[in-house]
Amino acid sequence: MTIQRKKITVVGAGFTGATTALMLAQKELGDVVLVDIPQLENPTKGKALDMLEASPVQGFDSNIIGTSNYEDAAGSDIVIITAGIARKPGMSRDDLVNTNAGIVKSVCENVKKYCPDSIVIILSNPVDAMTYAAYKTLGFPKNRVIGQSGVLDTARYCTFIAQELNVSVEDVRGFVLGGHGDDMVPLVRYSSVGGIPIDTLIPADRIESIVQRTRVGGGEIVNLLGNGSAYYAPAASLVQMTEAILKDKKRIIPVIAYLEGEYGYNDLFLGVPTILGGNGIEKVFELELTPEEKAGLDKSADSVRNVISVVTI
Ligand SMILES: NC(=O)C1=CN([C@@H]2O[C@H](COP(=O)(O)OP(=O)(O)OC[C@H]3O[C@@H](n4cnc5c(N)ncnc54)[C@H](O)[C@@H]3O)[C@@H](O)[C@H]2O)C=CC1
Ligand SMILES: O=C([O-])CC(=O)C(=O)O
Repeated sequence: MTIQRKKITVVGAGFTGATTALMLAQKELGDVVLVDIPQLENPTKGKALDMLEASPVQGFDSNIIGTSNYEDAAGSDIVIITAGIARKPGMSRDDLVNTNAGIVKSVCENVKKYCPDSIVIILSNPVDAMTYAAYKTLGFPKNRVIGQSGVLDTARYCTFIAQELNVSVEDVRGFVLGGHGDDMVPLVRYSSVGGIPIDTLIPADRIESIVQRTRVGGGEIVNLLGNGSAYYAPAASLVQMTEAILKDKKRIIPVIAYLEGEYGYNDLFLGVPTILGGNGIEKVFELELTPEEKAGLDKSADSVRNVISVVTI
């Protein structure tokens, strides 16, 4: 019997892609192929080699290569798509739609050709619509096309709750539903610290400000950075999703999933709680929502539909 290492391709070797590649290798989740455009082939090779040269110091045995040739990605188990432009202060994620739809579709043509059995995770923004574009281009089953937003949005929400209470982030639980935009829906009713509901620990006005800060959490980083968007927490989120799949952990994680009737939505990608395991999205949980929560989710779904409507498939 030959045991083979897993192969993970990261498309886009910019801030999020390069950070993800390094974190994946540090966790020895598999060998990593970092892909960018031909004009950036040498810098991409350089980043990969630089990361590899950290391996003796940090003691990891994952290989990392940089390339612009999709043949190097052939047979990947997981493909993570971070290719595209990032927003700058004053822009919304939706302003990226036209440029990034073209990029994501062209990347997916290659993924379909060279990695037909892969599970694909999309990060490029506006991510709900880009996941939809990827799904339509790839033609893969819905369990193998997954967008990243909920892990990151939930991580921000949990960070702010832990800061508010001055407790360990490890004991904070919660999640965020809906699209990856300013009308996402952090679910206070399903949030707890060490099993204690947060609305018994934090005054309502403070919870409301945590919810609002979460909704615009991406923009807060964009404004601070000045010339790009977040990448450490987004990369950590992609790594958690990849680990859940490659180790078949069956974690309950909010991700952007294709909905066919769940929550009353059809032919739409939206952030919902799922089981993430070896087959990708193995189940979508349909939670009971209050009328107010459902109205928030409907608003978020409408925003995603509006963005999808401008994408030509
Ligand atoms: N869904 C989420 O939670 C998050 C999404 N993002 C999104 O991720 C995307 C990437 O962000 P960054 O890495 O910060 O941007 P970046 O500009 O640092 O890197 C993007 C990379 O994509 C490459 N690229 C462009 N076209 C390509 C193609 N056709 N094939 C291969 N590579 C290509 C660029 O050359 C560049 O190296 C942005 O759209 C950003 O908005 C970022 C953070 C969180
Ligand atoms: O805000 C952005 O443009 C990048 C992103 O999606 C995030 O950090 O949540």
